Amino acid sequence: MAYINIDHLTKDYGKGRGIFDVSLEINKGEIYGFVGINGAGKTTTIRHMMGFLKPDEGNVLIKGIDATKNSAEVKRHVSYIPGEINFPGNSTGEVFLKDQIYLSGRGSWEHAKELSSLFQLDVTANVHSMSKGMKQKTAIVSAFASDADILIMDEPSTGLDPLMRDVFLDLLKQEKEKGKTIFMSSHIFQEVEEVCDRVAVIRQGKIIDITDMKDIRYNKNKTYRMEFKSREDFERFLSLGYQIGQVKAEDLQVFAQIHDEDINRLIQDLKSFDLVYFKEIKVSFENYITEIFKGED
Ligand SMILES: Nc1ncnc2c1ncn2[C@@H]1O[C@H](COP(=O)(O)OP(=O)(O)OP(=O)(O)O)[C@@H](O)[C@H]1O
Repeated sequence: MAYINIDHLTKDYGKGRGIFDVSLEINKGEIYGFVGINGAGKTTTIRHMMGFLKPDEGNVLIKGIDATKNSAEVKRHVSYIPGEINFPGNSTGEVFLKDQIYLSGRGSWEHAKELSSLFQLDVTANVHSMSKGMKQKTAIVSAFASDADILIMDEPSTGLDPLMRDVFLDLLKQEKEKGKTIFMSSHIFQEVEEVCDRVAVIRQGKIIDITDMKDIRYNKNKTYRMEFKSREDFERFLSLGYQIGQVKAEDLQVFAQIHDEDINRLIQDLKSFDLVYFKEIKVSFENYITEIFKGED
């Protein structure tokens, strides 16, 4: 059985808003990305995972525990970063972090201090006077310091600058190495591509795609772009029978789709051509998602 099991989850807010028949299985040790545009249903799904919302239909099991019926029990295993951070009380970051460690019964202040210095977070500041980025860092430090088995995070890198985002992504990779299970929503495709093992795409409350990132990272069907010096070479190449994606005849350019098994043949053939350039076109997760959305329109 999966570590986290979202089974036919539905919350209907009317007028087509909400989430509908959402089913996902997240395995232990995975970093699982959850992607969708604004209003797609990410936060609604995540709130059900934390037991904050009661579904109209379906359920969420976290390590076999029903998230709605046993929300308190689920929280013993999960650290959570909400999409909108509102700290209770009027304390410093340090007091807040110590309280969270005490309340969760997990983790240590030593670890929280290490993480704070990693994120260059001033924990002496009052949580209410913190900037958006500082609040986000405090929530991240709190979630990671409490050393839970499972991390559920709603757009956790929001408000972080690019340098801090890299620090955060490195931390995610380290946590995965330790065997943690991570579920995170995001609308930043590059970060999803960098860290996630699998990604689910939600649109208008429905799951429209689940991708194993290995299929994108190690795709054996590659696209190569090349430009020929002469029209004669350009036309001779087109007659060789390769699978051609796109052709820009006026620029003497060809996009050929070549399986890894055929790369030697291609290189042999190209020896008899005069090329301006030859390069591989990388397929990014962003391109992949764009194609999926096009298909849904
Ligand atoms: N309490 C509510 N009452 C009515 N509609 C709601 C409620 N909460 C969410 N919705 C609607 O459900 C849909 C999904 O919202 P949700 O907040 O889950 O999307 P999201 O993917 O997290 O968006 P964002 O990226 O903007 O945070 C939206 O159309 C939203 O307006």
